Amino acid sequence: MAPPSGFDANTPRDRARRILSGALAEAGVPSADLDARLLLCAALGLDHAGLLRDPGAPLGARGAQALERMAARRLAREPTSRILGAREFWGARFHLGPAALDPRPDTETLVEVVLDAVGAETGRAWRILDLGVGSGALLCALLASLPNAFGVGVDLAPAACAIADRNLAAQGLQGRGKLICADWAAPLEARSAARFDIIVSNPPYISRGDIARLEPEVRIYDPLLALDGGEDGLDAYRAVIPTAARLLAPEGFVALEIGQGQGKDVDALLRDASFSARNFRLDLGGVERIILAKFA
Ligand SMILES: C[S@@+](CC[C@H](N)C(=O)[O-])C[C@H]1O[C@@H](n2cnc3c(N)ncnc32)[C@H](O)[C@@H]1O
Repeated sequence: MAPPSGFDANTPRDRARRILSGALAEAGVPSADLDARLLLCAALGLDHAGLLRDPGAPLGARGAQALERMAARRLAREPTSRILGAREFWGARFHLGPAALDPRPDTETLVEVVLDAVGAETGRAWRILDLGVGSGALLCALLASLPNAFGVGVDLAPAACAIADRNLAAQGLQGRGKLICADWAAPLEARSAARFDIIVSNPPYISRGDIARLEPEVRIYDPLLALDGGEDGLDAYRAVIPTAARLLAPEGFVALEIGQGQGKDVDALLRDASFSARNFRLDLGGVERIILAKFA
């Protein structure tokens, strides 16, 4: 798609924001106004306060060029987080790349559920396993919240592991996190001593037939490996749940993110794997999003 016309080096910042917001809204981009502001800030190297301070200042030649490039990408429905190369999750900044899912605010509910289950015991040396670590959002958020924990993150995509590694390092967590590039936990299962107190997973859970109907931001820019849950969306749960049952310490717990309407099926898979205690947590939109399971 062609970049929006109507701004150049002399265009005042506020007018450029309105032009861009209008063009994004017309192209069907959700949150057009917010995105226009974020892209303008990035193009000019300003924060929001800086933008507000001098709305009448001209973009300048470099600012106008940078904004034009970013606008063209957003009009092609590339998510703003990917254009900026980073996303905020659980109060920290995560580097993104094509191989890693853009972490979603709903997934923060999983962190909340785990911390509620941990209660006052935040200082314990928890052993954490994150199956399908992606950008490392969950693993980093849990390690940052549990200062004596040690975590292992697994992903089938080597490039996702590299991004998670970079995020662990950027957040000073590398000494407490290890990444394994593997098909779920196969290498850990080979080691009989490996046991975890907390196992988390936000696996791919979109039914294959629904992928073509997803918003372009997701369908085009999130990796297929992070989305595709097979014919009924449940393939990854069928692999992850028995693995988690084998690797969980007796008093431990599992927290899984689920897709809308998958609660009953995932609950049945957990029950079949001997998880006798199972509880749901709703997300910000009131949808059953997380299931916490224990052996008793
Ligand atoms: C929905 S993403 C979740 C990423 C991250 N945990 C988050 O919440 O943002 C699912 C992740 O599972 C990984 N994955 C898919 N199949 C896998 C497999 N067989 N073994 C290990 N990881 C897999 C994908 O590469 C992707 O990073």
